[in-house]
Amino acid sequence: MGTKYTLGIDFGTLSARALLVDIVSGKEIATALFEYPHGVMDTCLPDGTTKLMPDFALQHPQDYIDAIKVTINEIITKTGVDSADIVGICSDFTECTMLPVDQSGTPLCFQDHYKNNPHSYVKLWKHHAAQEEANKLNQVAADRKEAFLPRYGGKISSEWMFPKIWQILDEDPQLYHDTAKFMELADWITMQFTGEERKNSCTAGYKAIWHKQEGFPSKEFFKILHPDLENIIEEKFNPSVYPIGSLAGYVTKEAAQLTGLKEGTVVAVGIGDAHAAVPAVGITEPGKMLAIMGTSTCHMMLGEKEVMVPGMCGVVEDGIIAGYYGYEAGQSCVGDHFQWFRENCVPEAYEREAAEKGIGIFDLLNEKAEKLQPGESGLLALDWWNGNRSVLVDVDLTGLMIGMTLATKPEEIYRALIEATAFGTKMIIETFQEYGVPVEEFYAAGGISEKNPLMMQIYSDIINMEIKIGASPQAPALGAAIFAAVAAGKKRGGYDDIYTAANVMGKVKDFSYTPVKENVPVYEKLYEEYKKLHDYFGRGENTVMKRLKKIKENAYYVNER
Ligand SMILES: Nc1ncnc2c1ncn2[C@@H]1O[C@H](COP(=O)(O)OP(=O)(O)O)[C@@H](O)[C@H]1O
Ligand SMILES: O=C(CO)[C@@H](O)[C@@H](O)COP(=O)(O)O
Repeated sequence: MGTKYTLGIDFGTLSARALLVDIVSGKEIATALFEYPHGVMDTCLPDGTTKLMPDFALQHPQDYIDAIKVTINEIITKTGVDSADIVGICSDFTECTMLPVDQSGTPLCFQDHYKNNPHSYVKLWKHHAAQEEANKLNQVAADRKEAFLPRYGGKISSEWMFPKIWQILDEDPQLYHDTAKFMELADWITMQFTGEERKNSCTAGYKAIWHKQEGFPSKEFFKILHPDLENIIEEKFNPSVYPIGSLAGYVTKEAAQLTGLKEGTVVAVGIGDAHAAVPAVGITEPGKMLAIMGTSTCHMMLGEKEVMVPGMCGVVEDGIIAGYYGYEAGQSCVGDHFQWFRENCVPEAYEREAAEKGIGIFDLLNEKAEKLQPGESGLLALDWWNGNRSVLVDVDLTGLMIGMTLATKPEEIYRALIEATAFGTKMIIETFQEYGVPVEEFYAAGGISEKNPLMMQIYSDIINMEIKIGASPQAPALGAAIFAAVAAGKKRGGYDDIYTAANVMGKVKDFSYTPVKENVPVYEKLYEEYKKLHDYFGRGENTVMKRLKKIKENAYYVNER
């Protein structure tokens, strides 16, 4: 058998990346990137006139189709690899990123009738406009003492499937009734290759309240939420769920024409982007936490028991690696903080300086921020520019920067934002430890772990642990390629189990970040202050952030009139 390859395609928040991997050596042969032309739609629809309500975050599904067309053709053309030697493919996607489709699986937003209706588009994971529905759902679940609630840290997030579906029903019942299925994009994109829907156990478990033994929540539960939701699972959600790493189907003739892949190529069921990264750093056992650091950060752990950790995003049996309980926690805004800072707080003089030095703006900010000692700026921030995912699970919380003076410099604010996200991670680690899921080692992957060494050093100092870095700049795509190799199986040149596949194809860099001893005690002091602010603003003592949001909403309606 000659060299065989698998292809992983990672659908992130702003772009999709395809990665071709040699199955036997684990070597990454080529990547191709496609930035979504419509990006994240959070102010208006592509018609330029339909305005979006606050907290909407939509995407255009055509961007994903264009992404598979462009990236896969590019990889095949530039490597010259025979498509017959690509023995499996797998896509990972941001989650819960969902879409209403018709009977044939076509997005409703492709219909003329619906193209100016925001609810017909993809609701991106960071669409936060279903909080009202999430609150009501949580109240009903708590009143009924639903067994699923503790498995999601005590709260179902507004980012997830059922609050988003319910928002559609609340705000546009006709569109809800015209929808044949609500699909997670990890499954929809997989269906573009195979022609058939195969719901994956990862996003079903983490984002759609599915449990391996108990299935989805009961009809009674859904009926209390809304009478029209009673039969949602059978009618609009397809109850069959398939384990990750299993076969979803084969590349159809149409998909082969679109992408350049060979008809009949094995397609693995889809998977969530963050979860896919775990085998990519070689993790297949408990005790090792992986932070996937990009636009947001997701924290992944494996465990032998089902333990209820407050504020975690979820625990799902076989949700990441078969045979273990997969734990997830997260921070909804990490890279997005820095993007916001870059767009709104960098003076022109800094832009000029970066251009003169021929370096990027983040590199310049790092150069300046690196010279500061921990605590020197007198600043402390709460990292909630996009709400708090763990451990408070509250998207209505907002950001805070305390300690500013007339002497405060941009790089100090930038460094305080980095530190705040690291304190948020420390809070997550401590909560897992406290509730019996030991975190013995820490790994990082994702764009930021690759691009920002200062940030990784600050994280190491703050969490006071060594940080190992995933060797691939494309960890989710590599993870997807690993699952593709498992779906292809040994007889096609792949692997029969995820442990062997991850052992060969997953890897970390040969250097790691270790804590700078002198920085640790200063950061411990700052963390104590962070915890006080975190609890004061986040646990109900002072709800000013929510009151401000309400005032803002009212101002929006006055403006609209
Ligand atoms: N050097 C950097 N330092 C900090 N943040 C960065 C840097 N470069 C990019 N970012 C931020 O990281 C995010 C992109 O992360 P990445 O992992 O590449 O993509 P995605 O989250 O879409 O998977 C963006 O929010 C971007 O602003
Ligand atoms: O919500 C999850 C995972 O649960 C992610 O898909 C979401 O945070 C988006 O990840 P990125 O930051 O775009 O990599």
